[in-house]
Amino acid sequence: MNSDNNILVKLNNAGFRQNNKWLVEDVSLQVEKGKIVTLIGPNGSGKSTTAKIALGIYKNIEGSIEKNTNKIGYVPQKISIDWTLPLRVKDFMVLTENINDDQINEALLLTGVMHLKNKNLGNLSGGEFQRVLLSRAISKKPELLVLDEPVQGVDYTGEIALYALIKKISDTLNCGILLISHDLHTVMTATDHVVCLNGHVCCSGSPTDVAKNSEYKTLFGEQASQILSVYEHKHDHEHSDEGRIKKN
Ligand SMILES: Nc1ncnc2c1ncn2[C@@H]1O[C@H](COP(=O)(O)OP(=O)(O)OP(=O)(O)O)[C@@H](O)[C@H]1O
Repeated sequence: MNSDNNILVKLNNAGFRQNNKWLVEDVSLQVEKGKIVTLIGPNGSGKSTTAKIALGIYKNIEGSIEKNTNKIGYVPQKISIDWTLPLRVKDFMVLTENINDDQINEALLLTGVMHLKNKNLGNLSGGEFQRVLLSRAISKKPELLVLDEPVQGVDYTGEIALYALIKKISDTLNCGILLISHDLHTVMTATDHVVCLNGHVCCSGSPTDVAKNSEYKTLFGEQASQILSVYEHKHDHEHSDEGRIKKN
C-alpha cells in the first residue's frame, strides 16, 4: 500500500503567506489510497490552511504540491446556510453537486441517514447534519476526501460514531482521507498517520508516536498523552516458554 502509485496528494515543504504573514510553512505530508491522515494542532496552527493547500485552493504557495487525482470530496469547516429557508436534505445534496437520485441514495445509505432524505435541513441534529455533509462529499465516490472538523456540534458518543463512519467510508470507497480534528481522544482510534501542526510541523507519525513526542506534550500538555493509555495494549504479564501466562 505504500507505493507511489497510491499517493493521492503530496505536499513538499508547502507553505502559504498572506500580507507578509505565514499562515503555515514547511509542511510535508502525503495521503494515500485507503489511509487516514489527521491534522491536529491548536487554534490558528494552520490546519485549515494546510487542507486548502492540499485541495489546491491557494495559488502561489511555497514549496510544491503533487496532486494525482481530481476526484475530491470536501467538507469545509464553515458552511453558510440560510436556516430559515425550507430546504430538504435531497435538495441540499444537489445544490452544489450534479448527482442523480441513485447517487444520493447510495451516499445516504453509506452514512446511515437514508431516512432523512425528505427531512428539512433545519430540523436535523448536529450529528445528522454532519452525516448529510459527509453524504454530499462522498456522493461522487471521491478518491480523496478532505474533512475539516467533521464532528462539530456533535456530542461525545456521536463523535465516536462519526469517526467510525469515517473509517467505514475509507474502507468502503478505498479513498484517502485528510482529516482535521481538535479531538485528540477519539481521533486516535481511526487514523493511520498524525501530523501535529503549530504554524509548521511539530511532529508526525503514528498516533502512538505523536502522543509520546515531547513537542506534542508541550503543545497539548502532559495529560494529552495519557489518553493513549486507553488505547495502548497494557502487557501486564509475561509468557512462559510453553506460551502460558505468568502474571507479573
Ligand atoms: N484568509 C486569511 N487571511 C489572513 N490570515 C488568515 C487567513 N486564513 C487564516 N488566517 C490566519 O492563518 C492562521 C492559520 O489559520 P487556520 O485557519 O489555518 O488555522 P486552524 O489550525 O485551522 O485554526 P482553527 O483550529 O481555529 O480552525 C491563523 O493565524 C489565521 O488567523
